[in-house]
Amino acid sequence: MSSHLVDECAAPPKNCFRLVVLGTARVGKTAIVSRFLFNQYDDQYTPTIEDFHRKMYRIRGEVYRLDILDTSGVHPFPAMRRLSFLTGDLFILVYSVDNYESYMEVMRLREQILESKASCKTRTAAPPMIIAGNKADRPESEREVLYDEVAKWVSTVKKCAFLETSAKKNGNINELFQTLFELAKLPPEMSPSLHRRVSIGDQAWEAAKKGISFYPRGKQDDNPLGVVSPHARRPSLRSDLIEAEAKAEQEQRRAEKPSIPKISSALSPYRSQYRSCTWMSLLRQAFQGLVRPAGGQVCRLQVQHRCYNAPAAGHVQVDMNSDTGVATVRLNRPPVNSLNLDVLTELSIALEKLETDRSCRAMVLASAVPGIFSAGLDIMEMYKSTPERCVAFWRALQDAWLNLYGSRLITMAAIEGHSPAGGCLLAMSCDYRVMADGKFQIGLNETRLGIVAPFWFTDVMLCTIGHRETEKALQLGAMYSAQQALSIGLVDKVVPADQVMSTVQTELKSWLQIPDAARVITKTSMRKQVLDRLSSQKEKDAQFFADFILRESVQKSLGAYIASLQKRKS
Ligand SMILES: CCCCCCCCCCC/C=C/C(=O)SCCNC(=O)CCNC(=O)[C@H](O)C(C)(C)COP(=O)(O)OP(=O)(O)OC[C@H]1O[C@@H](n2cnc3c(N)ncnc32)[C@H](O)[C@@H]1OP(=O)(O)O
Repeated sequence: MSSHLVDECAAPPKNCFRLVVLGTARVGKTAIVSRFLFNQYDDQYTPTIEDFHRKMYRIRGEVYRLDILDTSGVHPFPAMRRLSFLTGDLFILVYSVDNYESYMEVMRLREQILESKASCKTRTAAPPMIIAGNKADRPESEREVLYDEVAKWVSTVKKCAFLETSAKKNGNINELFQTLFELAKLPPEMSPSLHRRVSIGDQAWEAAKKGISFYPRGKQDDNPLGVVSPHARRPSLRSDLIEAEAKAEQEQRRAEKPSIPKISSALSPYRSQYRSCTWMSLLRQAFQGLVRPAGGQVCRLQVQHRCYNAPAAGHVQVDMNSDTGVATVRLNRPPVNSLNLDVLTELSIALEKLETDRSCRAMVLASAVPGIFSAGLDIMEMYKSTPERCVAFWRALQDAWLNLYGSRLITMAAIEGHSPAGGCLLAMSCDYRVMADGKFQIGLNETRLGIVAPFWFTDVMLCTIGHRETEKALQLGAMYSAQQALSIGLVDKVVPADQVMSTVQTELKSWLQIPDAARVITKTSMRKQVLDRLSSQKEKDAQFFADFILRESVQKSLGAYIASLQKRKS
């Protein structure tokens, strides 16, 4: 390695770290990051959705990479948030000294991070964290959080430090990072005052990446230096997971130095259980601690590098048309687009990304699998599962649904095939539904499986077809043809299969003519009550699902239903 090369790719995994900055809105998270990276302060407040920065260092001949995720204070995107907990190596939790609620949020955040890390069974240790009591420059009369109270709390928690800061006055910002880096055993030179900041233009950066020195010819400089990457882009979910898994592996190796079972043979038993799962998704589940390979050992990463080179899982394909502002999201999990943990997580994140994409105004939900919209929830996720996996699965479903039903976008379902149960829920959660005429069926058929549609499925159906029809439909587990669905208002239009997409596009034209703000306010006011009902009891609902679905009698019904599906086929 050239000693002068500070290249994003040159940092070995052991030298790559992700710092996640969390806290409620308006506590100064972005201001702290901006001070650290650019020594700048901007008095204007612009809410952050999620900003990503990258700083590269050359310290004592080694290259280090620090990624900084500056998160949103309001968190309408739970999947993105959970991912930030999982992928963070070190954390800054920010509250404002003039806002007690923001301090309480910091305490909650710490718990949530620990919970997330614990649920990923390969990583159990508490990550290094620092609590920043920002806006310490505020007059004492405005103070709501006492220094001593926080100091007392922090003294009782592991791997955690505390400082009051002022991003505005540049008070304790250097110390904040220095303390955190010490806690995380990172090189102290990463602190702002202990390295030379290199301002680098795009051309120089490109030169550096090609290995050309950006120092004047012949001049040696072995002092630590740091450079903010001008091209930092948030890595994809896939890269996030790969990196987090690599780290988990590293940590575990350091912790116990076990023998490394071959992942291919260790995971083989799950190939049949999770039909059409890709290696990537199995790895992801293993990483989440939800799939235990043979012998109960946690999967190792040794062969994961090979798996990562395999084609992307791609259970959710997004095609964004930037001319029209319309995105098409296609479910792609043959043979029947059943919704497992993996698909739901990918769907949630795809929806969150579109939600934050200002150029996107509408979304068409469709299928990449001919003859199927979605067969609903993957029954194998509910059959002979574990309480932990059930809860994780249900949370993923809740998040995907909250994102879809609560979306600011115009959402249209192009139903070009069967759409039972969870598939029907997805379709009903859109603003408009066009269904293919013919043999395909749609409906909430849960009772036929010996299970019960949860209250939020029922709420959505009530809003769509009214009380009387819902009561009949749910008790009977009724599946409707497209024409029947049209007659009760379950779908809005029925057309020949080859005209579904073009009909959606035509219908979209009139929706796109309505000013977004007025439409979004109207949509929100119509849907808020239903959304709030689930949002206020997500954990209770997830626990209730796990308890219900794992009952012996329910498992028996599911077993019989699976057998009937297989029999019907043969
Ligand atoms: C007091 C209140 C308490 C509330 C607590 C909560 C309770 C729990 C609530 C849970 C809510 C559940 C929602 C759901 O979505 S459950 C899923 C319901 N889905 C179905 O019933 C669909 C079943 N499938 C079909 O009817 C057909 O497959 C379909 C019409 C969709 C397509 O038919 P086709 O002939 O094209 O395909 P096959 O039937 O041959 O299927 C191909 C293979 O796929 C398997 N399959 C099908 N559906 C599913 C599924 N949903 N999950 C997993 N696997 C599925 C099928 O068995 C075939 O497999 P093999 O090839 O191995 O035979």
